[in-house]
Amino acid sequence: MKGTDVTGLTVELDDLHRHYGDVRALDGLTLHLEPGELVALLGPSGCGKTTALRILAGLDIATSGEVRVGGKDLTRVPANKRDMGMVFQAYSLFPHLTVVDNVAFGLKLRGRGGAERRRRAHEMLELVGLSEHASRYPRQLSGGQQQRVALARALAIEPSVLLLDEPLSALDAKVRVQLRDEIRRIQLDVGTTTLFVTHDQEEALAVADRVGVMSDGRLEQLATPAALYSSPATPFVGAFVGLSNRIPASVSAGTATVLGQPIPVLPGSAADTGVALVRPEAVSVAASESGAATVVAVSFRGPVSQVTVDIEGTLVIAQVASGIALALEPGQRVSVSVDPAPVLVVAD
Ligand SMILES: Nc1ncnc2c1ncn2[C@@H]1O[C@H](COP(=O)(O)OP(=O)(O)OP(=O)(O)O)[C@@H](O)[C@H]1O
Repeated sequence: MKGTDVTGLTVELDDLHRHYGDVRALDGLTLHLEPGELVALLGPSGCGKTTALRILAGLDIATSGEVRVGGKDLTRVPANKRDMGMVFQAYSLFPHLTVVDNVAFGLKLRGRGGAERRRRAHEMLELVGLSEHASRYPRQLSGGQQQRVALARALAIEPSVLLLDEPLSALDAKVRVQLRDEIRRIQLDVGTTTLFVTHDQEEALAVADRVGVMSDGRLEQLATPAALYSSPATPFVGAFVGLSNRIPASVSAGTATVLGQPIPVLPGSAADTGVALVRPEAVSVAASESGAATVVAVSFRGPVSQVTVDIEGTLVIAQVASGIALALEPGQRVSVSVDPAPVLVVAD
């Protein structure tokens, strides 16, 4: 079922600053979302993600900078005139209203008639798979179901933008993954431009068209999950997204020498020596009497396992097929090689 006929609008945050006394919560944040796009804003605690979302929502006002949606300047437009749907971490449903009345609430505020409200609310409940729970109260639902109601309520008003602030944080791991995938399915279905704030990288990479990584109130990189992972633009992104080994490297003419192997470097790399950020899955190990490395530990992780090796004092983690990993033992000599995919080399 198609939830609405909304065609997504562009969202533009331009050079946003937000100062709280000496704290620069936002320090020149520029972020543009394409129509219908889901962008996840990812970053460590305190980097300014929530501040950015609140300013887009109109719940906070930027010290300077501009907010535009569909090309229209909303910088000074109050929150209740911005037409945005929001879902927060805490289930913010009205406890004394049934599920269907919760979903219809925003439509009532907008003066829609009873029949239209009911039709639309039931449509939204169908979209999130909760039709059969329409007459329950929030306390009679699980946490995951309550967040689905919150999502249905946010979408019922056909918002121009959907804002999700850590909507899955309060849920247990399994429900998180289910609801994450469901949010994405529904977002693709309704086509609403969406900003999804999270501190969970796996969540951001799994759900978004593009991920914006923030640090200290600024955007470090905005890229597709695959590009972010394979081509981090800054040392911060390289270290923050995914697990990376730090292997000493020397750089010359765009090529790094890592464990004796030539590997192309990504733009933004250090010019001479530093450490290469190498993904565990780019490292291979093979049993070899004459190998330069020693196995330190083997850790079973399902179909692929982790092997930690010591190469002349540097500990390196390799992610390898469990069939290979489980044949290795601590103390065993191994040879190590690195996949020649480009790496970022950062200052040590
Ligand atoms: N109302 C406020 N008054 C003073 N400082 C604030 C206020 N709101 C946010 N800050 C500060 O601004 C910075 C950014 O906060 P923000 O909540 O946007 O970060 P965040 O990335 O969402 O973090 P988290 O993941 O922990 O929620 C932090 O240093 C925070 O302490």
